[in-house]
Amino acid sequence: MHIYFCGSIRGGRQDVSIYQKIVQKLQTYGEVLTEHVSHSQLSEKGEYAVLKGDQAIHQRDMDWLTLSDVIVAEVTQPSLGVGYELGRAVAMEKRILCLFRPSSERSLSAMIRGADDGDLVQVQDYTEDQVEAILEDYFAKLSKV
Ligand SMILES: O=c1[nH]c(=O)n([C@H]2C[C@H](O)[C@@H](COP(=O)(O)O)O2)cc1CO
Repeated sequence: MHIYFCGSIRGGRQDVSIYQKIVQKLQTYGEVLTEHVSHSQLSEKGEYAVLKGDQAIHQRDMDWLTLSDVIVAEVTQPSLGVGYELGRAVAMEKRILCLFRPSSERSLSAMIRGADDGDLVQVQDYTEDQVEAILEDYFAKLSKV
């Protein structure tokens, strides 16, 4: 299974340790195409220096999104890029799980929470200690569809 993980990069790297925990768990279910999002060495500057600029990042990520079977997004730290990826993924009718931590005291955008249709797009509130169990439950159900 190809899994596309979305998390904030230029939107701020405060939650990188949680991204790591999620990606490690996702790797037990398949190949995480965007593993780099969870790398602690990746700064708010993004991969600009590594790749041939933003156009190359966008093209590669759109190719990966097209290839992916499921998208898991940590949406607590607001990120334009994550919002864009989710909009494109919805348009592609992909299966999407968004994870949000209410303990952040942020209010999740209506354009994300309101996209939950109880089927293809699911938005789940969670606390950090619940994240592995939530993913286990999600992927167990996924294997039955
Ligand atoms: O260097 C990058 N590499 C990359 O893969 N992305 C993608 C993956 C992330 O899920 C998302 C983060 O967007 P943003 O940088 O706007 O927070 O965009 C984003 C950047 C920088 O914007």
